Amino acid sequence: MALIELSGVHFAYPHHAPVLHGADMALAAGERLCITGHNGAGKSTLLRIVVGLLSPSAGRVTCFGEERHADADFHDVRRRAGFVFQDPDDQLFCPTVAEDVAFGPLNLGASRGEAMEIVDRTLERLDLMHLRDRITHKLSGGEKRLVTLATVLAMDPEVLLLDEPTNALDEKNEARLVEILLSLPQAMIIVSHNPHFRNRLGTRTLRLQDGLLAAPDPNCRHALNA
Ligand SMILES: Nc1ncnc2c1ncn2[C@@H]1O[C@H](COP(=O)(O)OP(=O)(O)OP(=O)(O)O)[C@@H](O)[C@H]1O
Repeated sequence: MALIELSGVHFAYPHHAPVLHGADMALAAGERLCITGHNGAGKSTLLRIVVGLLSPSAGRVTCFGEERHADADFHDVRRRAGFVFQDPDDQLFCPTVAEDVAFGPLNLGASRGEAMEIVDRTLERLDLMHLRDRITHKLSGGEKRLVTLATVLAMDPEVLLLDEPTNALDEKNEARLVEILLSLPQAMIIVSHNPHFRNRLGTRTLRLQDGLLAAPDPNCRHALNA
């Protein structure tokens, strides 16, 4: 059974041309599904539909075995699918890194002590303990990106949705991110323009083009490198 499945999904922003025209996608346990496609193709839109931040005009969204429609249907999806947004500033809003990483576990009912243990364990795992007490908005772009991953992993999600996770990372941190993601058991959907990253990490790639998802044409270098 697929963990996440989109079937015939259509979507248009109000007063704009349609972005998705019947997109199909299924994520199975253990998969690291990469999604590529031109700027503006609709990749971030697709991830937002998976967690119910946007609602398709037609088609089915099935998450963790249940078809989802109303906003309330997505509450548990947002807990079980950890979303790392394209822009870290959309995700980090607490004064310090420790508070940002603790926010999710506290929200899920952890005690202050339990949350702080999770903060230390998660930051240690990502080799980010040196950032623990830093002021979040003063971090560099790459540091923010790694901290957003920590905020999501602290909630121990079943699935990861990563939107351009290598943005702002230098080569060394990109390589570390690959190692970290390869070590995780979660299935993931990874939106990325970075062909090297996709090749290292992905178990499968789909290309979003003209509102549809399809396997990239192996004869088209342009399609694979977008
Ligand atoms: N809130 C919005 N209102 C209107 N149009 C929007 C909105 N958000 C996105 N769009 C448009 O919808 C299309 C798809 O955007 P989306 O961000 O999903 O693309 P993307 O494939 O993730 O792009 P990129 O690779 O540049 O991140 C684009 O043309 C974008 O301008």
